[in-house]
Amino acid sequence: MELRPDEKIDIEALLEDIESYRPKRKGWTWRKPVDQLNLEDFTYYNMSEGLENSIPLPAARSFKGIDPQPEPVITTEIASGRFEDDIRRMRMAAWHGADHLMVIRTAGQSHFDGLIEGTPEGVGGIPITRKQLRVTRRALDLIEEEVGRPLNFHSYVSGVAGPEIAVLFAEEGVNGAHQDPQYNVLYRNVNMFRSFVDAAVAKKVMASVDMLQIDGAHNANATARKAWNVMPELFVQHAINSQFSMKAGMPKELIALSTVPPAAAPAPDLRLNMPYAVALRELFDGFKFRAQQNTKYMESSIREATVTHTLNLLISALTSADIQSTITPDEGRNVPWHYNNIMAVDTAKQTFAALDGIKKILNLEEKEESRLREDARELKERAVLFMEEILEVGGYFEAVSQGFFVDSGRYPGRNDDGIARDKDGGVSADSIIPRDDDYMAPVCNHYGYNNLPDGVDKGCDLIDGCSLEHPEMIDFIDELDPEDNVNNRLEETREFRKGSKLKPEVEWAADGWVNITMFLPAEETVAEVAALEIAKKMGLENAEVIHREVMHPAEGTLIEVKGKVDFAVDVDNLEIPEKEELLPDDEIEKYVKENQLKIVAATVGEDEHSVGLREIIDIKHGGIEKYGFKVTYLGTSVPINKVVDAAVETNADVIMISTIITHNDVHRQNMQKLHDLCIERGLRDDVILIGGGTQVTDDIACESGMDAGFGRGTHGDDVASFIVKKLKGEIEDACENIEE
Ligand SMILES: Cc1ncc(COP(=O)(O)O)c(/C=N\CC[C@H](N)C(=O)O)c1O
Repeated sequence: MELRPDEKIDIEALLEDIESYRPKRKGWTWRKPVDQLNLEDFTYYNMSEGLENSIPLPAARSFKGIDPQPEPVITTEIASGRFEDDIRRMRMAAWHGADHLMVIRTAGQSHFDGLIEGTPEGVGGIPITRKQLRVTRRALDLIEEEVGRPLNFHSYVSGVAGPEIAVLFAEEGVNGAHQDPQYNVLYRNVNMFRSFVDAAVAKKVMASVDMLQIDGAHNANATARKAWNVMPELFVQHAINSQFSMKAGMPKELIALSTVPPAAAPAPDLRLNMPYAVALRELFDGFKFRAQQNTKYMESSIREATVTHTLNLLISALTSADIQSTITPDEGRNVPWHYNNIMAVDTAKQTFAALDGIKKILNLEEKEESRLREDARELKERAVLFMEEILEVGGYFEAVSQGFFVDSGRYPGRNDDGIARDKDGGVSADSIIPRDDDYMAPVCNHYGYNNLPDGVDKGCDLIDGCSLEHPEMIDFIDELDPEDNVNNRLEETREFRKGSKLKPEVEWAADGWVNITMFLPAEETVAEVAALEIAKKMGLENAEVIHREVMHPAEGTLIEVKGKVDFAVDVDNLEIPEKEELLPDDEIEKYVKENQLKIVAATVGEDEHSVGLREIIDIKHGGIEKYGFKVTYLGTSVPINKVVDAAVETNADVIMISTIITHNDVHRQNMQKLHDLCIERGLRDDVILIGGGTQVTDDIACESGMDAGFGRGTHGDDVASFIVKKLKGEIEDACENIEE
């Protein structure tokens, strides 16, 4: 099976014969850095190898479409609850530059003391099951071929089924996972002894297939009342999980510390966080760093979340990040919608490109006496004191039971509001059974006591290899629930996925959700109610305000409302315009030179914008001069009659006017005036009239008497190809199909 960029991924095909699918490889892949990358006019210093297929940033249009790929692995987190829709989102994210696809688990899976089978729909995340992992990894095999870069698939091993999930991930080729026993203890109230015993077993299995591990320290930052006070503790949490992981057999280079800023604006984020970020990387030299913005400060403002994300990326660029997680900007208002995943991936790619080589111009090797150095040192000192006190009271478990962790005090200060856990309490308390003397498990990579016969160092040698070497030993269980399974869901959405029906969606195929933004000149509560009424009148169902922002207490409020449409459009009933095929450059050039074509060009009216028209004309931007057109450029704010005079004097074949300002439809008026004046002066039939501008479309230009219009995103070759086709009579009159 191979993906084609012009075809949707076929979920049914991915499901075929899934029981015999085997992962292509196991373990984590890093990007391939490129020392000095030359792309068109620029040199980059912190980039990695490019992609075969990708979608560059919108502004790449001005830079010949370059799409530099930053060195750090870029993560997108997905939580749709339906793996068949997660897959489509992953493909979009991969094209935009994500190479780490992390799926959030269905609510509460941390407390499932066993594996889930089949493909039930999840709540706030996906039920992690063998079938879901297998189909997703199979899809990622195809998507990585399509984009030309390996993709890391990731989820979580934490929770009471940690060891089972670790083995499942190892068998199914999952490439990365969160595993941190402290997470179980502090945030899922799993018994602390069970958590650490399970973690040792899970980590050893993860290490055996080179799975990358992310720890859970960021959760303290998202939980603590005053996260900027828990920075010393974070060092301690990282140290506990990192050392424990190494003791369980994990190599340093696959242990990623999850580092998240403790604050965000309006707090002085970077001044608080830079010392911590610098100190962390000094203390844990040799480990990997997974940077992420703090989800705690995500409100419903997409703008605000994006700026916070950008500032987090600035810290990554100024210090270092091996993996850069991208929190979707809508994390604060709904379970992330797929296009917001893509926005977040673009934010990371954009910011890293903009900051490329920043360390070459900003020397962060701060002077000894700098504030940054002092603060960094103080944080380390507080962390060491914290660690010493843990030892003093009798070790980690005792410290947890005394509520040492996630206390909002600035250590050694304490507010006694930490998360305390009873040693003998929590989920799965008293569930550890010591291994008997004759305990023997015939499996490889098993942590701890295993009474293997002399001379046997690998348990599974006794049975000629276990499921990690012989996947055919795996008992693949397909669907268990006759109702809640992917086949039923695919049936419901078939006409939208494979038929001609089209419906808006935000996370699931044909979910029907749309989002409308409106400004209402009313105070907040009135605006909210009015917005819902407007949505209702527009026929939106389940309308809900998902964002409101006061512009002024009395003058007005910005409201975003999501709502469902209960209809679909049928693509077969739509008039889809043919995509204009451009003539080959040499054909254009030959015709232009043979006919010595002349053009008069100007930005007209009271308009001083010249860049767009210059881009269409100048050779430097790939403009039409490169084809040999003789262009008389009249400049900006040129009156229409002057343009026509020049066309007459030069016996021009084409007049091109640029008209950017659209206030009171002045762009339409300018084009209409040009048309009318050419008729008046008797040259309308001998000259091609072209209107251009950011808001000019072909339709608008035609309605205003032009022969064609070129708006945002068009280039010199579009214009040159049109002119030659028109003169060759290969275009039936472009404007004929515009009803008058
Ligand atoms: C160490 C660890 N294990 C499991 C889970 C989640 O697992 P359940 O929700 O099933 O308990 C988390 C939570 N954070 C991960 C998302 C975050 N946005 C991230 O990128 O880190 C975790 O930190």
